[in-house]
Amino acid sequence: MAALINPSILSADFANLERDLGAIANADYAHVDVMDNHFVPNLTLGLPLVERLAQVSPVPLDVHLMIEDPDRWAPGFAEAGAASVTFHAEAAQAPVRLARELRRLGARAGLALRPATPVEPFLDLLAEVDMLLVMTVEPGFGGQSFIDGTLPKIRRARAAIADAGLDVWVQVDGGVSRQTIERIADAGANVFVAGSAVYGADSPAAEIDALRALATSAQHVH
Ligand SMILES: O=C(CO)[C@@H](O)[C@H](O)COP(=O)(O)O
Ligand SMILES: [Fe+2]
Repeated sequence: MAALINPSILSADFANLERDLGAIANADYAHVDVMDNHFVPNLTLGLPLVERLAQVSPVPLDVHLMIEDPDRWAPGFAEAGAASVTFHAEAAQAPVRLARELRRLGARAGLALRPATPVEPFLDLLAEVDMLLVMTVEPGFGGQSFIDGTLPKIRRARAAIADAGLDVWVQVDGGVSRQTIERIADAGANVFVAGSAVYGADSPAAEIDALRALATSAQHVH
């Protein structure tokens, strides 16, 4: 499974988003963090902006919804042109119905877990989604340190996906950097979100290549 690098534009310059999307044209997706100040204590951007970013981005959008009532809002992001729409398991009322609706609209469907949410209650849902997002910081802000205690969950999720014979991507989001990405890849993740590591680098494009190379070689350890 190829290692995908999805820079988070939460660490980009919000006054220059088109320029900063252009700076990551060698990424696999651009990760877009949508926060509503209810599910998390921060407020970022919404549907009209995502719709416009989808039109100008050189790479597809990977939308991470940190919002209450995703059942109501998530399909709109698929309609706005997001290639992937991820909602939180803790917030969804009817996750199977929602995942099916996102796929019907042509998006990849993702299910996200906060660091303290175990994966086991959601294993039966994995057949309904394209990606599991394991948060490795408390959602809400960029630039936090990676929580090492989430690594066993990544490992258990990857094993369960393999046992079930599913083709589900495992995405990790929060504190991904050159210092942490090999451990995360070794645990079984194949999609890596990195905000501050990419946009804080002198060359975001070179940082993407470096992260991808580290993740790919760590995956090949197996
Ligand atoms: O969803 C979130 C934060 O809630 C992330 O996508 C962050 O934007 C990642 O930032 P870094 O930890 O890579 O700086
Ligand atoms: Fe995110």
